[in-house]
Amino acid sequence: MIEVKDLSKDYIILKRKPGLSGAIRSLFIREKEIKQAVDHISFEIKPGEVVGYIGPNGAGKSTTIKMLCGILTPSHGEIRVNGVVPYQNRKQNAINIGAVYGQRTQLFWDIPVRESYELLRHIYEIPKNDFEARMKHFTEYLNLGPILDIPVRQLSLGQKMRCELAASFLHNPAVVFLDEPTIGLDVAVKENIRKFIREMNHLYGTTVILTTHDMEDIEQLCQRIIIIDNGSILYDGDLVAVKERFGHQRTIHFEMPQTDHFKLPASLESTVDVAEITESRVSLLFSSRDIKGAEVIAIMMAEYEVNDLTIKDTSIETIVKEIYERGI
Ligand SMILES: Nc1ncnc2c1ncn2[C@@H]1O[C@H](COP(=O)(O)OP(=O)(O)OP(=O)(O)O)[C@@H](O)[C@H]1O
Repeated sequence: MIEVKDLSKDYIILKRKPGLSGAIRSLFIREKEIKQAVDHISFEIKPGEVVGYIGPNGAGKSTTIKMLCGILTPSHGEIRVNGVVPYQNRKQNAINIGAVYGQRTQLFWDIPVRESYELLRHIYEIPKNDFEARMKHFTEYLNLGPILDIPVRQLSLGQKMRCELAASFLHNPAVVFLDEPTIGLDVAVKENIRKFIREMNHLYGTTVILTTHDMEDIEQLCQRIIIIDNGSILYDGDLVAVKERFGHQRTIHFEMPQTDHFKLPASLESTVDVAEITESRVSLLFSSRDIKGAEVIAIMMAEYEVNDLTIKDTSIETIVKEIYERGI
């Protein structure tokens, strides 16, 4: 379904020295810097796969997705999406794919959502019967009924995301790219969205490429993940192996009045690592297989004054760092 071979993308950044003299100078002498956002990556995705494309900020995720969508032309390498070279045949590629990009909307801002869908029906030439059947299904699944007659500009973030998702699947594309589809949403809406994506994949066999920083999205939706860092692929494989390795890792952030003389309590030394110390916070990293979170908290509170604490699952950034340093 998707074939990516030795793909790279370089951005050319024009540099300018600060101040008025810098601005004048840059009119005559253009200093350039090349940023290699994607660096010779290769992967294949089979029809019906749901793949998490993950990595820290600036890793090269959006740049890859934009090349797969035909928005950007690669500097090097080959891409085929459903048999089509995206940047050479944008129109056909647009018919084959659906996409939800975090901030951008494919719906029309000032008209009721229902009318946006009607316009999309004409743009994609969706047969009326198919359109109506899918609209009925999506309305039920995403609970769109109460919001179909409201203009997009008046919708909440969660309502808007549900409408965007329906729009991206409306023409029954072979592949859907979803960029942070659950960011900033409450737990119930997140669940609703994940359920919908699973259902679409199951019913229509839609291939889904998902970029997200939310580990829960990945766990619930993806069998496979591709981790990208600094433009290169760090890991491509089964989610199970990554879960085995990192699923038990926890981070606890302790907010403390002062951290100057912090030293890890002796009883935690064999099981806990200090992930970070700032002026007012100490972050401890451990595996729940080795020690219970409650025990870590009790030991810390017995030795230090703690104002507040939060417990977190391991972030994508930590996973990338660990794989980078120690391998999987
Ligand atoms: N139009 C551009 N011109 C120059 N550099 C760019 C451009 N777009 C992205 N970059 C740079 O390319 C690198 C990869 O960016 P990209 O947006 O693909 O990362 P990302 O993994 O999607 O990050 P995020 O999770 O923050 O969205 C970054 O260093 C970024 O600063």
